[in-house]
Amino acid sequence: MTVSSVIQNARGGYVRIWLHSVFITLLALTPFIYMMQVTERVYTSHSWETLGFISALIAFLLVVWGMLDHYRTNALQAIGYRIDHELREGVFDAVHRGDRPEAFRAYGDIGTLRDGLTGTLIKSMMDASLSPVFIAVLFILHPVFGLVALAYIAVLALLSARARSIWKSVRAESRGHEDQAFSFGLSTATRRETIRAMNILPGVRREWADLEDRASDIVLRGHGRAGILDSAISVLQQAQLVILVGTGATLYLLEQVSATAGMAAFIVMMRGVGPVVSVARNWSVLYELRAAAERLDVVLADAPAEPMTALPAMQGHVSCENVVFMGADGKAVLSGIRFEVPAGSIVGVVGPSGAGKSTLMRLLSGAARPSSGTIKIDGFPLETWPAHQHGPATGYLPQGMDLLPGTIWQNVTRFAAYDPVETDAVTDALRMAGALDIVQGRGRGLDFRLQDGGAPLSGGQRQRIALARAFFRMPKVLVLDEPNSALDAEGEKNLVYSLTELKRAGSTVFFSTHKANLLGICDYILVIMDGYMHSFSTRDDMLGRLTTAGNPLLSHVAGTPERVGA
Ligand SMILES: Nc1ncnc2c1ncn2[C@@H]1O[C@H](COP(=O)(O)OP(=O)(O)OP(=O)(O)O)[C@@H](O)[C@H]1O
Repeated sequence: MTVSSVIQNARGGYVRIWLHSVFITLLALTPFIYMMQVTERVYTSHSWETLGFISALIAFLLVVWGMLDHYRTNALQAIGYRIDHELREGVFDAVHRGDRPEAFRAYGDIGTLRDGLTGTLIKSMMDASLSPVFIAVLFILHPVFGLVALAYIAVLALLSARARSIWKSVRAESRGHEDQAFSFGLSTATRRETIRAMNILPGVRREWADLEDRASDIVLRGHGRAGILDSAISVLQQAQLVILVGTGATLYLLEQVSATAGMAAFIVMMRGVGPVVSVARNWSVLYELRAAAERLDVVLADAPAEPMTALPAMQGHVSCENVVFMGADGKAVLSGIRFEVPAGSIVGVVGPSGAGKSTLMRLLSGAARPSSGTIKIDGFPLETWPAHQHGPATGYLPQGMDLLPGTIWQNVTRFAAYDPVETDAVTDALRMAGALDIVQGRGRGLDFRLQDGGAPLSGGQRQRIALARAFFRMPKVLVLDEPNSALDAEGEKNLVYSLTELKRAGSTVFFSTHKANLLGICDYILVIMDGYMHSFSTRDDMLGRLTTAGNPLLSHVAGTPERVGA
């Protein structure tokens, strides 16, 4: 989907509106025609009947004009909302799949597009499309009228095009700073409590204001240059009447046209040139519109096509083949990841801070994609699993837990549509995560609403709800990034019990940890050091090495592992 394809879909509606615009533009001549008719017929005949007849006719035409204009406004609004509707969900998905700074503005950009494609500019453009007809009439009345109108439009177009090109380069220069300021403002707003507590508002505000200033300085400079041209367009607009009347009077004095033809030319010229002036004056709207459409296209293009065809039911056999992940700076964050585990394995990932454990967890969960190499589940590359199959068959606990604004029910069921049949699965997941008491202690039970990140729950409670979300419906592959980082001793015991229950049910579990007490339940342990796979082996072999005095790995794992199971 692209913005232009969505606009293309609305083409039929625009054509219908344009047809109405033809009549609106013609009917907009009625006041002038009334003026001419009254001057010509009523003033000369002194007839009340003529005045009454002309007035009634014009009143009727004005009502028709009003109805057509009302239809046009409503039809444009309807198109706007249709474009909005068609883009909304695609953009929402693309924002969540991609990783572009443009995504921060995507929702606002849909609004800009909707308003721009249905507002004054579009109406003026439709009206302006009839300008050639009016100019042809002017040529018929007298070629000089036509030439004056053409010259007027040409100067206007030149000024407007120049202003637009200045504006385009200015916005291209300012866009990066605008995006930075926007995302900084968004990010600080979500961390306002910490900012208040640490009393760092002045410093944070200064940084935000600096970013804003950098963008607005560039825009202001642009306004300075483009503003002169804008003023010139205003002067030209003001001079419109003078030019029209002056041309008519000159030709009349030269006995080239009659007074009536002069008046008619004046009216036709007003209708022919007026909408063009309006388009020229609204060029900045056009620019904003195009910029928004370009940003949205970048976001939409970023969303890779999703596989749809279902694979055989997931078993949980996982392999990594030479997996490498390059950072944004082009340096390898993780490399040489190579292992294979059968379904129903528990794999512990250890290593010092910053070694790359979370990165591996992100790759295994599908949150990030390897720069090279392949991760496979049951022999199928991760990216070939359709989302509708991969989602329910896997569970992921990110390091930040990332609970979403919504009820506990919604968070645990991963925002599935409400179905009372799920109640058992929800309570099972909560029980396994040791989170049932959190729900039982809240007035609204499963309908208790969490705020962004999981507030007002405590850190440990958030981790348990996030674990319940990962455990929901006993996934085949579970990826848990430091699942015991916020758990108390009781919570850790419960976690050990639940992971062995999952293993018994055939789930493959990966977890990263800094604590040794979870390592006892592992089948395999993977050690990451400094972004590469230091070692991968069975639990007993690895624990033997870990507990060897003087092993540098020991200093990164707290506590003593207790072997569980065979
Ligand atoms: N997209 C990225 N671009 C650049 N560097 C990155 C990227 N992702 C992670 N890194 C860097 O890679 C290193 C490993 O990060 P990671 O979060 O995987 O470590 P970790 O082992 O989980 O650490 P901890 O135990 O402290 O959570 C860090 O130095 C991090 O800054």
